Amino acid sequence: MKLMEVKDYKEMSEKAAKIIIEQIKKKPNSVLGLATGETVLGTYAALADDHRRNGTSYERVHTFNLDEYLGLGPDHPNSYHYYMNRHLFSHIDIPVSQTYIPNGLADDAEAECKRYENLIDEVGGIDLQLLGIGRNGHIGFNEPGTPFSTVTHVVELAPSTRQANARFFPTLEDVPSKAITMGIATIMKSGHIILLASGKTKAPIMAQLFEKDVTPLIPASVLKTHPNVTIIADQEALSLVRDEQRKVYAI
Ligand SMILES: N[C@@H]1[C@@H](O)[C@H](O)[C@@H](COP(=O)(O)O)O[C@@H]1O
Repeated sequence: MKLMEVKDYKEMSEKAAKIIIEQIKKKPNSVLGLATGETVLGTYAALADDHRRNGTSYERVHTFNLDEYLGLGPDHPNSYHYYMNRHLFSHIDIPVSQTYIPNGLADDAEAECKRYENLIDEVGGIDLQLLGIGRNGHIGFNEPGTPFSTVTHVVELAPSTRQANARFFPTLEDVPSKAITMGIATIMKSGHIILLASGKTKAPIMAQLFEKDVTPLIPASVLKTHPNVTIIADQEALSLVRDEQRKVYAI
C-alpha cells in the first residue's frame, strides 16, 4: 500500500485521473473497475475534460462498476447506472455495450451475481480498480464483517451506510436496503487498486485503516495485503493519521 498525500479534493481528482489516463494509453483495451459516490465525481469530471481536450479514447476499454442498489433500474435517478451515464459514460466515447454494472432489477439476484463475476473473469480481470471508502471502512458495499473470500454477492446495507447515502435520496426511507456488490475477493483480483479519500468525514476511518491490523471489521484493511495499491488522500482525510504512519506508506 502506497500513500500519495495531496492538498485537496481537486488535486486528488487530478492525480487519480492521470493514473487512469496513463493506464489507457499504456493498454488501450484496459478493463477499469469503477466506483460511485461523491469522492470519485471530480475524477470523472477530469476524465471527461481530458477526453474533450486531448481525445483520449475509451473505444476499446471495458468497465465494471463495483455495485448497484437492488430494486433500482437504469432510469432511476438514484441508481448507479444513472449516475455513471450522467457523470462519465455520456461524456466519453466508450461503447455502452462495454460498460457493465450489476442489474438491480434482476429477477434472480443470486444468478445475476454469478453472471457478473463470470463476466469479469471472461474479459481477463480488472486492470485498474477505483475505490472510495465508506465511513465504516466499506469498499464497494462490503460492510464490516464481510469475509475476505466473498465474490459478487447480495448485501443487506448497514444502517450507517443507508444514513450516509441518504443525502442522495429524497428521504432515508427511499434508500434501498439491499445491493449487489463485487466481493472483497473480486476487488482483490484487480491488478492495481486506487483508493481515494477526501474530507473530514473520512478522517476517523483513515486513521483506523493506517493504525489497525488487517481485519474484516475494517473491510478496506484487506488492501494492505494487495501488492499494488495506491491511496490518494487529501490533508483533511489524513488529519487524524499520525506522522509516523504516513511516513511508512508515503510514496
Ligand atoms: N457503495 C459506495 C461506495 O462504492 C463508495 O466508495 C462509498 C463512499 O461514498 P462517498 O464517496 O460518497 O463518500 O460509499 C458508497 O456506499
